[in-house]
Amino acid sequence: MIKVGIIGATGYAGGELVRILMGHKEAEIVWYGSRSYIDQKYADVYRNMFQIVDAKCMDDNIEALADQVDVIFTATPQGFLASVINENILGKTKIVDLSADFRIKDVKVYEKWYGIEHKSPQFIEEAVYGLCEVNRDKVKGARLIANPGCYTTCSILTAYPLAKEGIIDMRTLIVDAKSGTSGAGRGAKVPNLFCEVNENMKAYGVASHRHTPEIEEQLGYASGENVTISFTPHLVPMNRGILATEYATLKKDVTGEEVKAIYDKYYADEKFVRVLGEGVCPETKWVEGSNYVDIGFKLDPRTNRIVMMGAIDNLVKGAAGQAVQNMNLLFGLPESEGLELVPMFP
Ligand SMILES: NC(=O)C1=CN([C@@H]2O[C@H](COP(=O)(O)OP(=O)(O)OC[C@H]3O[C@@H](n4cnc5c(N)ncnc54)[C@H](OP(=O)(O)O)[C@@H]3O)[C@@H](O)[C@H]2O)C=CC1
Ligand SMILES: CC(=O)N[C@@H](CCC(=O)OP(=O)(O)O)C(=O)O
Repeated sequence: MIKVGIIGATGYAGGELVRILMGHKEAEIVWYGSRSYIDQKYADVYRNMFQIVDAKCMDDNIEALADQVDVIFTATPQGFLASVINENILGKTKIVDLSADFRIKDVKVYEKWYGIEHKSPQFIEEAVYGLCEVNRDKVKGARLIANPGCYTTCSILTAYPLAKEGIIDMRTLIVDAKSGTSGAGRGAKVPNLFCEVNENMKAYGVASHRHTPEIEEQLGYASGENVTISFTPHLVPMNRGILATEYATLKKDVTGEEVKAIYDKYYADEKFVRVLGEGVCPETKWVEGSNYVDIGFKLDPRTNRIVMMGAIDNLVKGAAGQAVQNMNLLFGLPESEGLELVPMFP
């Protein structure tokens, strides 16, 4: 059994990790880390875990945790892991970090977009960006995984094959994305109150959202070019789900069959990526509660553009599901262990 500790188990991403790991045959959670609920029963924080989890919440002492577990998930705010990580901890246990602390290779870019000083830049280089479908081999040998962001997982996987094959002009890429409110976490914030979100839709972080450089960096590796995108996130009145609609000018004349063949070249063998036919639009409902990414596209000859669309569950493929997928790779387990989650509907 893999012994697992979760720091931030009481947040939405941490709670989803607990839910998924309850169905994992090879993993056992031994530490439910919290900041606000220490010594309280975990099932009193999340009553869906009543009679399922008997443990009490622990603190966020990562040094003590590292002595007891094989892997630590940090589902904590930006800056937490960077402020506590050290060589001693990494010598004892693997870490899958759900925050952005080790996702961006250029520390100056991280500090500019996140507005905080990076406390452990010495570990950025070795951290592996845990987008499993792209970096599977690197993940297997890593000590520290930077689990990708939710908007970024969806946005990158949706455009990746076409960026890699040079089909789209990367200077023209626009990513328009919508997220359910769980993406903002469980902490009380006025913009996320029911009356602010219900029956409402709003853009935020326009031309300034912190996921912009993460998407640019990864699609830059794929295309071999410096990529600058327009990225606009929106908050929509749903609990879960991200839909990314992406627009780019085509560099070549291609047919729908050719585009589909390109997607299939990269994803036909990928269990968690479902490529829909041309003109079939993915919906967040069809992936809810699952680790799937659904991808569709439509050519628009009138504008010489392609519209690419991707849908994920932000808490699963966008966070906890992908984190477990990374854990499975780290420990040589079948990649889908614990992740055979059938989307729920309606
Ligand atoms: N929500 C989502 O869809 C996604 C989230 N993520 C990332 O996962 C991480 C957690 O996000 P999310 O679950 O949404 O956030 P939440 O606000 O729901 O949860 C935050 C968690 O971190 C703990 N925590 C808060 N402050 C500290 C601190 N200073 N030191 C230690 N622990 C602390 C909280 O403990 P307590 O509750 O006990 O106070 C809680 O368990 C973030 O980095 C986020 O960006 C990534 C992808 C998607
Ligand atoms: C709706 C909402 O507020 N979403 C969050 C992104 C989700 C998230 O937690 O970001 P990471 O994936 O980088 O960890 C935001 O816009 O900051």
